[in-house]
Amino acid sequence: MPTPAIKICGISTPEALEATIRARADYAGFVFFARSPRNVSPTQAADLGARAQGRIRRVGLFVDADDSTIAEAVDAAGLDVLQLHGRETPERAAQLRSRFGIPVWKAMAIASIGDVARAHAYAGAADLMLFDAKTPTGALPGGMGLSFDWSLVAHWNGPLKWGLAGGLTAGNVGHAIALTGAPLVDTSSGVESAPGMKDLDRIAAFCTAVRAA
Ligand SMILES: O=C(O)c1ccccc1N[C@@H]1O[C@H](COP(=O)(O)O)[C@@H](O)[C@H]1O
Repeated sequence: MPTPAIKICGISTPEALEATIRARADYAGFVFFARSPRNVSPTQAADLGARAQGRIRRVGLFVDADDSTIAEAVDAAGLDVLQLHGRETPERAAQLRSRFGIPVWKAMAIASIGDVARAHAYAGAADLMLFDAKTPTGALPGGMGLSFDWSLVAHWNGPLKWGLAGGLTAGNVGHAIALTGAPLVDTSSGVESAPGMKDLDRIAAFCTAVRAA
């Protein structure tokens, strides 16, 4: 099985970005969501985006954002991918892909097999489905370090590319990959010492664990 692609999300400092590039991750994620402890301003995004250009692909994470918020972030950070982590419909995903001309990843909150089935509606509208844990009502819709029952998406054979997120750490990602065959893994809390505080050693350890899986 090929090594899964790696995304480290919630990058908000140059130090964390450099550690992510050094660890040979494939994607660096920047969060554009005011309620998140990892939220970056357009100014921060511009700085991080310029440092990342040509070295790692830049993913912008949005939660039910309007077009002007996304346009400002795309321009500031030079985003390569849009990650939609709210209640965006297939129509909204397709509209954003057409407007911005870059791949769109849709996160799907999973608690049951019925949630996994909802992913099929995004075929042709999104480029990748990111399965993440469903979080409690009122909590952030992701970035909580919560896992779900990985057997629900094991060797998913759906109509679009996919990735696995939710509570992944250096300690559990090998098992997650072995069980699911995920072609992409994504982590945020699992490489932090506290919410929003990236731990450079944990970033390196996570990437090493993925390659050892
Ligand atoms: O990271 C955040 O603050 C965040 C806020 C709102 C939606 C999603 C968010 N993070 C994404 O959630 C998944 C899982 O994160 P974790 O590893 O469990 O912390 C991942 O894609 C994050 O980028």
